[in-house]
Amino acid sequence: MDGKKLAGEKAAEYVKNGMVVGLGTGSTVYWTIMKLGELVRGGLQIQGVPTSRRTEELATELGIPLLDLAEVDEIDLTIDGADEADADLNLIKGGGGALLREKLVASASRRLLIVADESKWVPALGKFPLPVEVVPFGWELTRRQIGKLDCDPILRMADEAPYVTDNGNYILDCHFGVIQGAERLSAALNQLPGVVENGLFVKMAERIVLGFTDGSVEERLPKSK
Ligand SMILES: O=C[C@H](O)[C@H](O)[C@H](O)COP(=O)(O)O
Repeated sequence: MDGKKLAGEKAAEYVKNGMVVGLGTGSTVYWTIMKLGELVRGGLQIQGVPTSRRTEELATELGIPLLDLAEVDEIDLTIDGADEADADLNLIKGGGGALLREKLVASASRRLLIVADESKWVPALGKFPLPVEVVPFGWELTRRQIGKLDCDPILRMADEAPYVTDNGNYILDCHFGVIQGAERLSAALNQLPGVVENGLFVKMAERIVLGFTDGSVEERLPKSK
């Protein structure tokens, strides 16, 4: 069975009438958004805050009323995917290039719920290269600076040109190997001029809904909380 669909649809149960809901990006939360579209057509009243143009388009097609992040003080609940999650629910995100808006929306949320299939659950973060969003101006220099933190950043490409995020920036995919101190690494990256944001989400997620190919769904909380 499709673990992404199972987890994505299950998570929609957390959305209640009247909520402002952060809508994540990717192929797992896609199923949450589809479900929410169905519930909205059935009378559920929510307002969504999208984390990407892609999600904005999907939610608009489905008739989910949307708010701009600038219009809200606090989001009740955000549901989003992840590229990797460890037992503390620290995450790598940004495989789909949406990490900056996702982190802004998650930071404005009282609760962050992650949806994923079993393949995203890892003993340690770092097999998936960490996406780092950088400004195009002088990106080669930023790449060299990030390289000094012990990785070889690769410029993400799309159709033989640099991939450009919704915010007009580039993404460097950084292979650090096993990431021990996620908080430290995140701070070190973000203090480099030219780095806009990185895909490490540390101590942000409240819970993960994991879907398994055998058809089961499990919910897990951070181990160290
Ligand atoms: O930029 C993309 C996001 O961080 C996604 O939530 C993440 O890449 C997971 O996506 P998917 O559910 O498609 O594996």
